[in-house]
Amino acid sequence: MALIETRALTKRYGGGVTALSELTLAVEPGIIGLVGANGAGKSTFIKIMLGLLQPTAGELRVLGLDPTTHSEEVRARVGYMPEHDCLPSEVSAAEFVTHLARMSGLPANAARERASEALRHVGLYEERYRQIGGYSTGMKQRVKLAQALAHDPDLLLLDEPTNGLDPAGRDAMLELVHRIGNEFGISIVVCSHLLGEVERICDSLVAIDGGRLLRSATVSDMTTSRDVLTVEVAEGVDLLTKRLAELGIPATREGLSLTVPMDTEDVYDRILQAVAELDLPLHRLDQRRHRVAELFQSPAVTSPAPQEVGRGAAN
Ligand SMILES: Nc1ncnc2c1ncn2[C@@H]1O[C@H](COP(=O)(O)OP(=O)(O)OP(=O)(O)O)[C@@H](O)[C@H]1O
Repeated sequence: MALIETRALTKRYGGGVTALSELTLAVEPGIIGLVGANGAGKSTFIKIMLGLLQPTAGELRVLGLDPTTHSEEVRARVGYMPEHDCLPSEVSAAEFVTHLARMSGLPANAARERASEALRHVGLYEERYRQIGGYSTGMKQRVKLAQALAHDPDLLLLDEPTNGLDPAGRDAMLELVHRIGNEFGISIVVCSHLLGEVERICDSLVAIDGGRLLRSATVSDMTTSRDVLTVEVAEGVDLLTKRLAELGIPATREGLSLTVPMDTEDVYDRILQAVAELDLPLHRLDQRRHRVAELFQSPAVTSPAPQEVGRGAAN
């Protein structure tokens, strides 16, 4: 059974805004990145999945349930971390998370225990009796994550969990999300407008743009067998491009570099041979994974320079 399944899901707000347009997808369990620029429709999609908003048209199933008719059942099994701050400043994290756990139906003792557990998992156990108003932005984000975890959900929906955090805080939050997904064995949908940020912790990615589906696939499907070679010569790049074309090897030029898809095993050796035959000064011959952002080919989805997977320079 798919974790999330939609068919022609559409949401139009008053004023003629179409936030989601005929979205059709099926996502398997795991950690899923829901990526798209601001205004792409991510929050709308999450609220529809929770049954907080009704779609204008189309169908969806979350954990096999229809949130438009079974919203309470869905919310009993789904944890939600909203994008914006919604935390009371004058209560402690322990009180707040316990309160929400009770509201989700747990008896008082169980709610207290679950709240402590959840706060321990997000690294706030020691600080749990401090008032939330005195917390840093990173700690507040963790309280939001803890409350989403407290009722032991099967699926977490996290709306921009790295919002407002500095680079170290963003890394720490993503690591935490990854660890929770693995340790708890639960599925997580992580929304972000930064594709490069979430791709490293996700099993699959759903990219939306202007409410439309750009692409939905597993990260490994997007990257494996799509490696590329970067060839850089100090001079003679035109000569090399021409020679590679004669050999039937397609190359895309970017300044002094050429990018060549690794379609066959021997491409690497054939390029080395061509460079040697032309007696060109080779600066670099690297193999790297296609950046996922390149596969989307959309300016709407931004990518903060993901790391390259290098095979190392050949000279
Ligand atoms: N209640 C509303 N009434 C009218 N338009 C809305 C409403 N909520 C969202 N929109 C519009 O719907 C579109 C999608 O918004 P949504 O918040 O779902 O996008 P998003 O991808 O989550 O962006 P962000 O990360 O900025 O929140 C936007 O054009 C937004 O202005």
